[in-house]
Amino acid sequence: MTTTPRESALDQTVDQDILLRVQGLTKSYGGQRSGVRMRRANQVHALRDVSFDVRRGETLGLVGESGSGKSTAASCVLRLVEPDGGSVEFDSIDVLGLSSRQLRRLRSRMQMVFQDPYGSLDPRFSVRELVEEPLLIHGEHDADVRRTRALEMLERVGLSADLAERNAHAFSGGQRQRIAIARALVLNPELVVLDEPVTALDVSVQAQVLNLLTDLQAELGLTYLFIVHDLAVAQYVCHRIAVMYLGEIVELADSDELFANPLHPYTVSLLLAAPVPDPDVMVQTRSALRETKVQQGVAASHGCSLRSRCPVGADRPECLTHPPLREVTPGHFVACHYPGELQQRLPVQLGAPSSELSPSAERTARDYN
Ligand SMILES: Nc1ncnc2c1ncn2[C@@H]1O[C@H](COP(=O)(O)OP(=O)(O)OP(=O)(O)O)[C@@H](O)[C@H]1O
Repeated sequence: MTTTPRESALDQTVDQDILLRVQGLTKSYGGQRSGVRMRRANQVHALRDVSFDVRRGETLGLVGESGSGKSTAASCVLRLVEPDGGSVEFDSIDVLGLSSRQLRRLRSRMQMVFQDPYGSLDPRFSVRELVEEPLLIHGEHDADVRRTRALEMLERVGLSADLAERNAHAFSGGQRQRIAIARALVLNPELVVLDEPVTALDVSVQAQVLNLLTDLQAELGLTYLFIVHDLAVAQYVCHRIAVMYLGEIVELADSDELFANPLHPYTVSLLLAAPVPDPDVMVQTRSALRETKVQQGVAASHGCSLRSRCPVGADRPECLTHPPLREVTPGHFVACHYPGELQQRLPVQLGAPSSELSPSAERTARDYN
C-alpha cells in the first residue's frame, strides 16, 4: 500500500498534545434592530456551538458545503472576526481574552494562507519584499537578517533566489501560492490556517502545492487547520476531518475512518456526491438528500439541522430534538440519532479511501446547493 503525504507527516509527529482548543464557538451575522429588540428573522447563525481540538503536528480539515461556516470558524480562531461566545485556546493562551497588542504578538505564531494567490499579494512589491514584510511588521529592523530569512524561505518553498526581485504578478498561480506560503512561514508560526489553498489553482498544480505543504509540515513541525470543500483534497492531506453543516460540526473522525465508515447522513451524502464511475450509482447518489431549499445559515428552528433534507430522520420524532455531538467509537464523533443508518441502507458500501488525489474530484459538496 502506498503511503499518503498525511501518513508520512504523522509518522514524524512526536508530540500529539493539543495546540488549539476551540470550545462552544458561536457567531451570528445580521438581524435587524427595532427599538431595543433584535429581530431574529434575518439573522444568520454562522457558528452554533462549534468545538474541536487540533493536535500539534496534525492537519485538521474543516469540510462542508459553501456557507457551512468553515471560514467563519477559522476567522474566529485568529480573531479576524470576533465570535459571540465560546473560547479559543492556543497553546493554553486564552486568545479571546487578549488585548489587541497581545494579539498582534501572538499572530506571529498563528498565520493564514488564503485561497486567492492573486488577491493576497500586492503586485507593486517584489517577491522578496513581500516575504520580508511580516518580519518588518513584527519588529525585525535589520535589513540583512530580513533579506537572508526571506531568501531562505523562498528557496524552501521551491522558488529560486534569482527570482526574488521580480514582482508577484510575473508568476503563475502555483508559484504565487508558494510565495504566499513563504510569507506565512517566514515568522516561524506553529499553527497555519489554510483557507482553500489550492482551490484557485489548476488541477495540475494542486498536488504539487499540497505535497509542498505536507513536506513543510514534516520539516518544520507545523500544525494545520485546513479549510476545504473538496473531499479528495481533504482525504489527501488531513489526518482528521470535521464535517460542518449549517454552522455545526456534525461528524469528526480520523480521515481514513471517516471515508471508510461515515456515520452522519450528511457526510454520506457528501461522499456519494463525489464522482463514481458507475452511472447507476450516480443516479442513486443524487437523491441521497431530500430536495429542499435551505437558506444559508438558517437551520430548522428546533431539532436536527439536517431534518428537512434527511432521508433517515425527517419523519422520526427523535429528530425533533437536537442531537449532540457524541463519541460513538474512540475518536469518532457524530451528531445524529441514527448514526450509520443511511450507509447501511445503501446498495453499495462506501469504499476505503484511495490514497490518490483524483484530478476529476472537483465535483464536491458545493454541487449540493
Ligand atoms: N460578514 C458577513 N456578513 C453576513 N453574513 C456572513 C458574513 N460572513 C459569512 N456570513 C454568512 O455566514 C454563513 C457561513 O459563512 P462562511 O463563509 O463561514 O461559510 P463557508 O463554509 O466558509 O463558505 P464558503 O466556502 O462559501 O466560504 C453563511 O451563511 C454566510 O453567508
